[in-house]
Amino acid sequence: MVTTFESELRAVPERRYHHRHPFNLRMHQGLLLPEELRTWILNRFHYQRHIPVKDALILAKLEDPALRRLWIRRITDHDGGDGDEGGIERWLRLGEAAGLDRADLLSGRGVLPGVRLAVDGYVNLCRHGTPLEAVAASLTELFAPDLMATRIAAFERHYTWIEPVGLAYFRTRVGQGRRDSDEALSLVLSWARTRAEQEAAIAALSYKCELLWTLLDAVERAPA
Ligand SMILES: O=C(O)c1cc(C(=O)O)c2c(n1)C(=O)C(=O)c1cc(C(=O)O)[nH]c1-2
Repeated sequence: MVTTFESELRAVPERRYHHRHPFNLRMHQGLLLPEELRTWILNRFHYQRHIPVKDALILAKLEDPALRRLWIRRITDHDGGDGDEGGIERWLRLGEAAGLDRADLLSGRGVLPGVRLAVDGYVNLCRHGTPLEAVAASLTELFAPDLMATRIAAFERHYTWIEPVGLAYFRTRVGQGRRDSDEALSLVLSWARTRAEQEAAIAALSYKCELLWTLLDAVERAPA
C-alpha cells in the first residue's frame, strides 16, 4: 500500500526534478551544440566524482553493519572494484567519446562556480544532515533511470558524433539507479516515523531537486 508520505515524497521530483529543466529538454530534442554537450559532460563529472564522497559521509553515520554493507556498494559502483572499472572511469570514457581530454576532466579546470556550489550543497547536506535526510536526498534517483533511458535514445538519435561506447555509463546506471532508489525508499519509509521526520525527508529531497536544477542553470548560462 502506498502511504500518504510515500506519495508526498514521489510528488517532489515529479514536479521539480531536472528532467523538466530546459537544458535537458533541449538535449532530448537534439538541439544542443557539441560545445554545450561537452560543457555539460565536464561539469557533470564534478558531480559524479563527489557521489562516492557523499556516500562515504553517509556510510560513516550508519551504525548497523548490514546497512553499511548495503551502502558501501554505492561507493564501489563509482570507484570500481572486483573487475569492474566503475562509474567514474565510465564517465571519463564518455568525456573522451565526446572529444574531451581525460587530463582536463581530472584537473577540474572549467568547472563552473555555480556547479561547485551545487555539488558542495549536496556533500554538505550529507556531512551535516541526519542519515534520514541524506538518504532521502538520494531519492531523486527514483526518476533518474527513466531520464537516462530518454538520454540514451536522444544520444543515439541526435548526437551520433559521440562514439557509442561512451554511453556505457548511462546503460550501467539505469539498473543501478533502480536498485539504489528502491533500497533508499524502503529505508526512508521505515526511518521517518514522526511527522517532523517525514517533513525533514521531504525538505531534503526538495533541496536536492533545487541543487540539480541550479547545476543545469549554471551549465545553460556558461560563457561560450
Ligand atoms: O544523470 C542524471 O540525471 C543523474 C541524476 C542523479 C540524481 O538524481 O541525483 C544521479 C545520477 N545521474 C547518477 O549517475 C548517479 O550516480 C547518482 C547518484 C545519486 C545519489 O544521489 O546518490 N544521484 C545520482
